[in-house]
Amino acid sequence: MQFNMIEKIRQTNPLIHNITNIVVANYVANGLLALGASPIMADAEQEVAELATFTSALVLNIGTLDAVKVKAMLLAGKAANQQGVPVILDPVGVGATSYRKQAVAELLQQVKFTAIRGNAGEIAQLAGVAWSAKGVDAGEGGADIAQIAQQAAQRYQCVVAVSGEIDYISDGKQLAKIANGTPMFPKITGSGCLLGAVIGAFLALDQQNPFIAVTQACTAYAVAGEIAAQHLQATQYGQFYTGLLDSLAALTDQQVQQLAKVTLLGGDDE
Ligand SMILES: Nc1ncnc2c1ncn2[C@@H]1O[C@H](COP(=O)(O)OP(=O)(O)O)[C@@H](O)[C@H]1O
Ligand SMILES: Cc1ncsc1CCOP(=O)(O)O
Ligand SMILES: [Mg+2]
Repeated sequence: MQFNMIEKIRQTNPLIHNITNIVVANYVANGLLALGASPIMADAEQEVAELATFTSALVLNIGTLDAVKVKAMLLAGKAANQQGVPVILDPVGVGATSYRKQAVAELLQQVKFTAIRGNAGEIAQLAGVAWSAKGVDAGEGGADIAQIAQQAAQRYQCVVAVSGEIDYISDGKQLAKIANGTPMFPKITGSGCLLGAVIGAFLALDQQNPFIAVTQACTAYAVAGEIAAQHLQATQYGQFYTGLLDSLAALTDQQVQQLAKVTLLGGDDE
């Protein structure tokens, strides 16, 4: 795979609209800036549809959802669909409560998503596979994560990224396995949410081949984390939190090309 999208993101500086949670909003905005994209965080139902007329991607993250936010997400998502703006869903902690399940079901029914990004617990819930998630964290499960990604992609007709020690990306047919990353990632809050926004920035650049765009986004992000953790001790979570931003800002396509551990399976040529 040829990695060439980071330079393009820096050249075009796509504007990414995020309706996200109160825990991570600032970190996600800083992460998008570091990557070379431009964030706007906006939740008001009075403005979210208008934003779709000039933004390049929309990221809906249900981490701290409420009725007002879900209404804004539905308005924003439908407007983005009308304008041809790619929409990404981050179903944070979807298995934790019936309210989250119901809200995500409504979003999936009314909005066409280009990609869904979640950890194994979240995507297993969407795929209807048994898994023991722990709040917003992945938790434990015995099911085959590649299969979960594939099933969810087929069910929702979009690209699905399951993040974790290994990331699995599927469009229902093709499958990518990414073995990059660092165990520091789950030690800071917001690293999954920022990945959802980074996927938004990559999809803003390439809607023609969303499977490739999402695979490149997940690889670049995991490599950035790997570089950030290189000289850290295992407990330096705070350094990793800021170091990940520095690493995203300095990341090059050449670095990703050199360090990528991606396996592609399936598709037409197999
Ligand atoms: N044990 C791990 N080893 C290496 N990378 C990991 C590990 N766990 C998560 N990651 C990476 O962390 C990033 C965020 O994913 P994740 O922690 O799964 O999200 P979430 O915060 O939603 O649970 C991804 O790039 C993923 O590849
Ligand atoms: C802790 C927490 N609680 C509700 S949203 C949230 C942030 C989750 O962030 P991430 O999934 O990126 O770790
Ligand atoms: Mg996390």
